[in-house]
Amino acid sequence: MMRVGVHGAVGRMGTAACEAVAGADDLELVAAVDRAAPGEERGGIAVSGELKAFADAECDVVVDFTVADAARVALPWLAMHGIHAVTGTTGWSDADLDELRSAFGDGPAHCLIAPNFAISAVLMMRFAELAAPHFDTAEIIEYHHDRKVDAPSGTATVTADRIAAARGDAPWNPDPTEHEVYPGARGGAGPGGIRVHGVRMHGMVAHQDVIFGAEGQSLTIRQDSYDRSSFMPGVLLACRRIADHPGVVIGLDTYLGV
Ligand SMILES: NC(=O)C1=CN([C@@H]2O[C@H](COP(=O)(O)OP(=O)(O)OC[C@H]3O[C@@H](n4cnc5c(N)ncnc54)[C@H](OP(=O)(O)O)[C@@H]3O)[C@@H](O)[C@H]2O)C=CC1
Ligand SMILES: O=C(O)C1=N[C@H](C(=O)O)C[C@H](O)C1
Repeated sequence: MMRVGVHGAVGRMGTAACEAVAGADDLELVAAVDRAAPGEERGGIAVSGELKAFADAECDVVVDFTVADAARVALPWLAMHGIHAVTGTTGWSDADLDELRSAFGDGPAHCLIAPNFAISAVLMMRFAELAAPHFDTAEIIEYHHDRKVDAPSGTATVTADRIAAARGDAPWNPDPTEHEVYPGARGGAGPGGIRVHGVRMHGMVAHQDVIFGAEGQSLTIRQDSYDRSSFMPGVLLACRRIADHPGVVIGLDTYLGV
């Protein structure tokens, strides 16, 4: 039995993660932490306001769904206490990732940073990477619920990074835009100038189109998470396998072998 804690336990993802862990036969939810509403209960566990609850409960692994500012403090703390970290929090900078690599190093605690735990999203990113060398135009449109605080999404930034890396030095079709009537109309320019557009819409959960173009043709890869349950199999798999993956791993792909 892995002893699991959840950080951000009162949030949308944290609540779903507590229930998923509590419902798994081979995992035990032993601690729930959130700065919001200590005194609440999730998955049968009283929510604490302090990271110390993870050490007191002798967690093997902590699942983190908070915000980058909180995770920047929590993850090195987990590394220092020899507790594995599985984080789905988004909004990391390259400098943050370097800090995490040095915090976890080759120590006993391992870290997984997964921008998206849905298998459909993991495959969407992989398919985009495969398509990238064959087209000279690529744009990403991500669609999320109206409570999301970071933009573009972590999934979109990782997708753009992977498309740019897969395309290497091959030139992109030039963008002819000289003037935007509404600033930002062409979206944000990501790596290699790949345009990323963010939609925030009441009623949505998490969705993405990756659109590729070449002379006379286009390819759209579409991924939809209609419900937060889409992320839970990936979260549970990460808890079960993290002990086999030392250091800091980015993306669930490695764990899934895709
Ligand atoms: N990788 C994946 O598959 C997915 C990743 N995400 C990411 O997960 C993160 C959380 O998303 P979501 O659940 O929708 O967000 P929520 O705002 O619903 O939940 C975040 C929770 O973390 C709490 N929190 C914030 N700061 C701290 C802190 N310093 N210490 C302890 N708790 C804190 C918040 O409290 P308060 O309300 O007081 O701020 C809140 O309860 C986001 O970064 C999102 O992008 C989301 C879905 C899937
Ligand atoms: O905030 C969300 O909801 C989501 N965040 C992640 C991201 O930024 O990519 C994953 C998923 O898109 C849902």
